[in-house]
Amino acid sequence: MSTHIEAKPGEIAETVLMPGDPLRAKWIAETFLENPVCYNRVRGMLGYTGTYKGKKVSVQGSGMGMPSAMIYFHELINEYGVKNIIRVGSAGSYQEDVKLNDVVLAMAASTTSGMNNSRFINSDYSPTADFDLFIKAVNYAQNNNIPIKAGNVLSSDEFYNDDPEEYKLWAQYGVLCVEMETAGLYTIAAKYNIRALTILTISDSLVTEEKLSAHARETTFKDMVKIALAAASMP
Ligand SMILES: O=P(O)(O)O[C@H]1O[C@H](CO)[C@@H](O)[C@H]1O
Ligand SMILES: O=c1cc[nH]c(=O)[nH]1
Repeated sequence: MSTHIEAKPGEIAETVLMPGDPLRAKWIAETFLENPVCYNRVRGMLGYTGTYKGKKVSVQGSGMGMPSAMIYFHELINEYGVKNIIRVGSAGSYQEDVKLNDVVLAMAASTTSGMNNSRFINSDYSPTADFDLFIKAVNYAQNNNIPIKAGNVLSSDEFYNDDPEEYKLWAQYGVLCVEMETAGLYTIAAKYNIRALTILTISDSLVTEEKLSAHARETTFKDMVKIALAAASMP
């Protein structure tokens, strides 16, 4: 048992899918895993372990934003021996051709967070995806005709921004979409030498101002989950 997770040793798999939303974790476990068992209810941040095609896999909510998610990443890695984390999140599109429900693989994560400023003084660290997980995800998507986009994403500290035009600068430099955890995930994964990948589904568009319902964010991102489970279970 760690401070924020009540699982016993051995109850969490080496590979964990991580949505921010704990109810998306419940939906993923109950929809895609065989024999899912809930191992965490502390703070309502649900976590489950089951099997997928015979392989033990866990799904754990991380909460919203880096301060919350980093707690779960840290405890999973350091107290439960987790080796692969695949974030399965929602995101807001910054580009006209990145549309609602599109799947985006985060090759790298820019950030507005000061998280790394105290680690890399006067320098900028570039948090990047694990190449092996990334290739597995791309191969599965291509072999199963699931359209994907891949590139730089922004991990922001704010969901609501004072300036609705601010995204245009990031967009001009090719950033595909915004979410709130990946820069932290890729950084801590590098620090502890584990593998990490973020797969996102577009739930909002900063360009068109369209958005999906809360219910859709919880229970409809099937392509993203299939890609994540394929990457998780490939040898
Ligand atoms: O859908 P999740 O995984 O929570 O991800 C995105 O959604 C939340 C904001 O609504 C933030 O956590 C952001 O990163
Ligand atoms: O616009 C969005 C949508 C999801 N997550 C974000 O951080 N921003």
